Formats: sequence, structure tokens, C-alpha cells
Amino acid sequence: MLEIINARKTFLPGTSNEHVALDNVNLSLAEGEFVTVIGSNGAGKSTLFNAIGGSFWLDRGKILLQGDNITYLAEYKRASLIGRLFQNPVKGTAPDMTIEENLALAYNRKRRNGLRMGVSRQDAAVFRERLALLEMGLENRLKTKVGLLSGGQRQALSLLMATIAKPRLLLLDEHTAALDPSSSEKIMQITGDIVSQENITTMMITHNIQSALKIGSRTIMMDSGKIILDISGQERSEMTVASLMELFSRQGKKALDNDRMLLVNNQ
Ligand SMILES: Nc1ncnc2c1ncn2[C@@H]1O[C@H](COP(=O)(O)OP(=O)(O)OP(=O)(O)O)[C@@H](O)[C@H]1O
Repeated sequence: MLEIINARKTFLPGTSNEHVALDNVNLSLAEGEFVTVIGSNGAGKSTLFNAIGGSFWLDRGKILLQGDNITYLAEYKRASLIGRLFQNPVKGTAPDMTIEENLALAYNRKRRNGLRMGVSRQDAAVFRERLALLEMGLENRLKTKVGLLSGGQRQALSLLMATIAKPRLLLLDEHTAALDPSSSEKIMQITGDIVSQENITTMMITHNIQSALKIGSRTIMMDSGKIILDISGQERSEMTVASLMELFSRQGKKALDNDRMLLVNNQ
């Protein structure tokens, strides 16, 4: 359903700071697949997401989403096909609008009456039902301004907004990294629940190797703009953090130079 073919992206070409951030990347995802993405700092993980999300165009290569060639589709048009979450919970929500207004914006994105004002009773009932699944009491706070919510609550709401009008693809870019450990665990659990209930094809960047191997069905590892490891099935279920790190140093011919990743695994 997602096909990335020979994708290449060079930043600052022709300068002394020229950097190949995506180096002939090929990736094929099946419908409903949940892929975790790991790799050291500067490996090209966010660049891959930015390429899929349309923050820039590739120098070379193609991106197909459910058979549609989106390689040169404008970013705002891709936004209605691709749900995206970032590390900062503030990014996905409008603080001066209420919970129900935020959800209405996301819910109506795909409908013809896109920017209709106000929230119908019918929609509010849907929102209440979805919010209840988060088990954060937000279903009773539809009129609360989002700016008043905690980081974890806000990220849970962002997740709901990104998935409520079922996207073709969900991109999660370290979406729990800025949260405290218990909120992070909660958001990770909600992510797994929503993704499997709605069968949403998902890619998730994480620096936590343990959760990378636990959540989802496949793990890819990037290094220097390339995918250097792609594991699923039995190979993945038998993989430990230690063996993955060893594989990384063998594949990348260097030790894992990622402080955050090491920190997470020392916990
Ligand atoms: N807009 C840009 N202009 C110039 N260089 C960039 C730009 N975006 C990314 N890069 C460079 O491309 C490389 C890959 O960056 P990217 O953000 O994709 O890494 P990452 O794997 O997401 O790393 P991290 O885990 O640290 O977030 C880095 O060397 C980065 O400095």
C-alpha cells in the first residue's frame, strides 16, 4: 500500500555541507502493517517521514500510496491522506479551540462540508465515544480548551485527531518521547489499540529499542540514509535489544552512537 522506490534526497547540494539524507531507499508496506523505525541520530528517519509527508520533493525516486503516485502531490493534499504525530504534543492541536472543535476539524477534513462551523450533536456523540476509549475523562470535557490539557492528554487527543477520519497511512515521529514515563506508556498502549482496531498502516520512529521490537509487526533500522535492517516474523520476535545492537554495529560497521537509545536501554 506504501511503495517507496529508489528515493534519494540531498540537502544543500553543491555546497561544502552537502548531505545525502536518503540514499536510494526502497520500502514496501502492506495494508495494515505496523512498522517501527529505529536508527542513530541523523540516520534519516525524520527525513524519510518528511519525504512521505511532502515537506519537500525527492531528488529522485517515487512514492506510491494505495497505488496513487504522490511523489509530487502538495503537502496540504497529502495531509488528508496521511495522519502525522510529532514529538511535541503542541504541534497537532489548536490550543484556543475546544476539544470538540479540534476533533470536528479533523473529523470533517475528508467530508465535503470540510470547514463547517459548530459541532453537531451526532458528531459530539461520536467524539464522546472515542474519547472514552482513552480512559482520561476527556469525554466529559468536550468544551474545555485544548491549551489547558496536560502533554499526555494533548498527545492522546492528537492521536485521535490523526486517526478519526481513517488515514491511508499514520506516521508517528517519536510521539511519546516528550512525555513522562507513565504518559508515554499510556499513549503507546492507546496507539497499539487504535492502530489494530482501525487496521491503519503505520510507521513509528522510536529511540526505545524495546518498544520498537514489542509494538507492531516489523522493524526497520536506518543508518546514513539507508535501510540497513528489515526484520519481521520469527526473526523479530526472537530479537533482543543486545543482539539488535550487535547487528547494528556489524551492518553499520560502527558502534551505535546514539545516546538517547543507549539511555533508554540502560533503564
Ligand atoms: N532541512 C534540512 N537541511 C539540511 N540538512 C538536513 C535537513 N533536514 C535534515 N538534515 C540532515 O539530514 C540528516 C538526517 O536527518 P534526520 O532528521 O532525518 O535524522 P533522524 O534519523 O531523524 O535523526 P534523529 O534521531 O536525531 O532525529 C542529518 O544529518 C540532518 O542534519
